[in-house]
Amino acid sequence: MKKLLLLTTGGTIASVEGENGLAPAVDANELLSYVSDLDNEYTMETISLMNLDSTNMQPEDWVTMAEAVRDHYHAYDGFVITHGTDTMAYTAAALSYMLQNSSKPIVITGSQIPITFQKTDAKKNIKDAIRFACEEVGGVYVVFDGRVIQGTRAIKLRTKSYDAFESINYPYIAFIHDDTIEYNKKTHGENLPFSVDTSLCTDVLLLRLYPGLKPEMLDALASMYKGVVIESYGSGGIPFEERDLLQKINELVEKGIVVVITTQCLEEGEDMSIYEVGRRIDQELVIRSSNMNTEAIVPKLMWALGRSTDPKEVKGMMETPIAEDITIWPS
Ligand SMILES: NC(=O)C[C@H](N)C(=O)O
Repeated sequence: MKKLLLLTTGGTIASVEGENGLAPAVDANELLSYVSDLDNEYTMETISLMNLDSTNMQPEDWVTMAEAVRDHYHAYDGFVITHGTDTMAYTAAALSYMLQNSSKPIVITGSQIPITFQKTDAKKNIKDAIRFACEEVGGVYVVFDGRVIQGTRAIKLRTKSYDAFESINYPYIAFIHDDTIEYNKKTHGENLPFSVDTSLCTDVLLLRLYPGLKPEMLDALASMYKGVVIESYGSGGIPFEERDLLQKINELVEKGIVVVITTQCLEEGEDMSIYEVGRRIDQELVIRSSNMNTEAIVPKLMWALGRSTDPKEVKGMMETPIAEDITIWPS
């Protein structure tokens, strides 16, 4: 019989209607009591880690989650983490970097409607997450609306619908119908030892380009940030005429700030080799994001900067695939 650990962190799934709107209040044991009709092919213990709307979550909370899994890793066969949907994709990616080569499933789920409501997606999502946590697969996954998504590949695309998450730039791992798991993609198990590194440097800025952005605003960044992620356009380019951002980016790099270039397009990733606006960027100096999703790039950069302050080493870590975050499409 599988032995699972449920870690709860808040989110809509644990929310109740209060004077100021929905806010998390349900603890782990109460949450579990709503799905007590499950057949007991497993035993489950619980820890209420925190009770936050995931909008309020901070990188330090990712560390708390990663440490909870680390501290109980050997005592359980699988882990279920309930979480708000708003920042779930960031957490799933962050845990994928901090907890590498897990031979056990670490499954994150949540819901669009609280478990305390009559009509809710919460019960199905918890049941599916528990079902997947009983599988013989290692790694971090998001389970939502019957879909299993690699932890570095989930993106919240919808604010209200049950199918809030999609797997972007990567196939779905599996689909769950009732109690049956239909695999769609083989999970990659290389049998490497489980490794935990929770040091993060949170001095990271995410900047979305838009026509009219003032280049001088980049001057203010150097004293505050060690890493900047630029969500540029299309295949990845930086404006060099009129409001010249390229010059400012080169200045940032000269000051030792690491700069990652990605794209606002959700699918197919950057390819800076196509256009002049891309080729003018010195690709030896900036970090290429390939087809990583922004929700993965930000925590990966915090994790990489937590391990090294040498821009070359950080570039090497960022451009190395981890937990399926970079792939040649279709794979
Ligand atoms: N559906 C949800 O869980 C949204 C909620 N605001 C949260 O992220 O905590």
